[in-house]
Amino acid sequence: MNAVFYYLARSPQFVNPAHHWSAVEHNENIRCLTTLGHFGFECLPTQLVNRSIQKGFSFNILCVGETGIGKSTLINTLFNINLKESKASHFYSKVGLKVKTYELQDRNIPLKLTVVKTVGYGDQINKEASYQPVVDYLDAQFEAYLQEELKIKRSLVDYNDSRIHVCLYFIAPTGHSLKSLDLMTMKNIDRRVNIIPLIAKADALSKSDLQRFKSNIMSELVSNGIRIFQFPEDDEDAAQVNTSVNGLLPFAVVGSMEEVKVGKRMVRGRHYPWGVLQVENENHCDFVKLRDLLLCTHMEDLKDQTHTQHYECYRSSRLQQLGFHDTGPDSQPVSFQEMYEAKRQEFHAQCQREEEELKQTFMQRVKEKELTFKDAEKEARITHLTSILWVLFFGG
Ligand SMILES: Nc1nc2c(ncn2[C@@H]2O[C@H](COP(=O)(O)OP(=O)(O)OP(=O)(O)O)[C@@H](O)[C@H]2O)c(=O)[nH]1
Repeated sequence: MNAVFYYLARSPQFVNPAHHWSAVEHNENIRCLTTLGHFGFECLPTQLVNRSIQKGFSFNILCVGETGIGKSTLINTLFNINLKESKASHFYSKVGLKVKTYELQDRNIPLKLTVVKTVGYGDQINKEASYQPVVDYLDAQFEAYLQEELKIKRSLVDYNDSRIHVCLYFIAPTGHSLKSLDLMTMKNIDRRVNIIPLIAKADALSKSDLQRFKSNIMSELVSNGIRIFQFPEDDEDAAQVNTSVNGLLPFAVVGSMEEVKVGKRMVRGRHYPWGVLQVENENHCDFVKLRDLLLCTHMEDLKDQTHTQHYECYRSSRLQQLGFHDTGPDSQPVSFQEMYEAKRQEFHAQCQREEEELKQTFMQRVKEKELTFKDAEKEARITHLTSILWVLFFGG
């Protein structure tokens, strides 16, 4: 293999890069050379692939949507599994979250899938009480990761990372607009998780209604300043694909585990008196697009964004809450050691202040008690004297 090498040359003359690895760090000019030798760099990605296969993959999905909107059916259809689920009731007194983890395998590639599903969502009168458990759950997973990170002995390599990588938000196929609960929930979670909005049970809408509904939803999201996950468009090839994908949002999905006969083939679909809706037919719904993006092309982007954007945001605000800062009042960087020392002194001073206050209060109360005792003593003496005088003058 003739590899093209970029390296920093110590002198202007030609230097064989194979013998000068250590020179790379110290020199200033960048040279581009065609090498004759084989360095085996092309195997580096293989190392990553092997390690990933050994370690396995994990993916955490949050499904938010009204009771019976099709959350379980869609997850089953996405992963081609039949996870037996009992139907949730419409009469829960509050919103809960059901967490289940499954160990899946596809051609020797293990995937640990965690599915978190809302229960009782959309059945509550109080809207804040509907979305707050979702917000709290997302924060709790970030907090658990932060606590692990802050430990002296961390075990992040085999840490069971439960941070949510994607939220599939199920919108009811009303054909009108988003409900106020949809807006409130998405507004409160969009800085905590990657949201992919879905029009659930999209087979309930005609093609033209669906298009109108999609554009209504997108304009409502924009006008309410709600950020949904944007598929990256940073390299040219991906940009072309992803621009069209971003244009498809919110995805219109249909779920079904039923096998239906179409011609001579068995396909996954929903059988109606007037025909068959094929789940995996891109002319019928966006299910295949969603599955490809989630499982084939963008799983790593979703995980990456969770760590670098959402978790980072949580971490920085939490550390600021705890009183940590990167810069001092003079905008100069502050070292951790200095900050720790300052915090320690501040804490010490506060302890002293509180001790002093306690002492003062104690002294004050002792004085008050002494005065009370003195008054009581004086009164007792007067009473005693009065009774003696009474006996002396009036004789008992
Ligand atoms: N027409 C239509 N029906 C669907 C679709 N997906 C699911 N259903 C049906 O809707 C009903 C509820 O589906 P589930 O997947 O259990 O819904 P869920 O949101 O998980 O329900 P809970 O967990 O009980 O809240 C079932 O009868 C499904 O067959 C769909 O895309 N289109």
